[in-house]
Amino acid sequence: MKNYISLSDIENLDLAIAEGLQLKNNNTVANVGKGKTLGMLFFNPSLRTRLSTEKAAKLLGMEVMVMNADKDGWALEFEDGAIMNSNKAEHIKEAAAVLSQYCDIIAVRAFPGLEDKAKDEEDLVMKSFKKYATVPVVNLESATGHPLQALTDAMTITELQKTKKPKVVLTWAPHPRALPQSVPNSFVEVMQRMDVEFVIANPPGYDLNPQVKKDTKVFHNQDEALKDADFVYVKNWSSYENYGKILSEDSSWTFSEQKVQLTNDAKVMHCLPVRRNVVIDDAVLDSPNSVVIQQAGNRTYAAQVVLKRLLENLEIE
Ligand SMILES: NCCC[C@H](NC(=O)CCC(=O)O)C(=O)O
Ligand SMILES: NC(=O)OP(=O)(O)O
Repeated sequence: MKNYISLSDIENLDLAIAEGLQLKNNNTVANVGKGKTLGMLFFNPSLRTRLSTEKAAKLLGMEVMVMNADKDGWALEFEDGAIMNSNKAEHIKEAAAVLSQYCDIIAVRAFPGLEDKAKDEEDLVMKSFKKYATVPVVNLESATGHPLQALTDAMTITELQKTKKPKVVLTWAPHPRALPQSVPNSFVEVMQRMDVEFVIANPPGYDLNPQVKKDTKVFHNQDEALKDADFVYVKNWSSYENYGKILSEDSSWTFSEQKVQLTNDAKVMHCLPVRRNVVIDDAVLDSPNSVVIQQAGNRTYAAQVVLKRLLENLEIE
């Protein structure tokens, strides 16, 4: 693997899932990262991604440097040919080239602005790092995807599934802020590659990018979609059609105990952080149906799989 920008960078998903679960269960500490440095740049807040990726890197023997790029770094210019006479002090061309001398792998988190659809879809920050860095780049959640989360989610479903082909529902839930489509996009991508019965539930106006959704069935009636579900992934996202807008805060979509009753005693997933009693009720999050803590625990092993593959590829070169 040369970069981990999107889920499509993993060719054999089953193998990656199996490797992640093996790392978890065997507690194997490889030394493939000895003498290598991971640099992580955060343009947005993080708890899990930051700490689980740091832990994964250290388990592989790597050194880790972390920077809150939005607060501590120079404001970066990403536009080619920009006349930099305003507030941006440094161009990505220099920043990425310089970082590539300090780091063997660069990992970046950069959320979408949710104002300009075309601009967000370009995924300019991630693409620019990939273009100008001379070392592998890892996506820690970008404008369009969160592939480390998706690999984690696939691992979590695999380790918990009781049937060969479980039913998985991705359901929208209300939220007071406009959130990215990155997490649902990557979850849809990974479910489309797994042997599961997968459907999406969201209110009208919240259908995801048709290029991501493809032929996945979408229900505008949540209760109908939840029938017989073995896994329910709850997540808010802002509208794609009416880009970045909040069209509904309908609390009848909040994931409640009554909603669990409609399922096949489903395991309830969320990438976290979760707004209690807005997105998912306390009664669900504090019940045995919730697997959100186990899911977050798996982030370390998903990151380990990805970093290990990038390091092994560096060794071959
Ligand atoms: N990395 C996991 C989720 C990150 C982000 N959530 C948030 O920004 C929630 C913040 C809040 O609840 O105010 C998202 O949905 O993409
Ligand atoms: N799930 C996730 O990416 O969490 P953080 O935003 O805390 O990293």
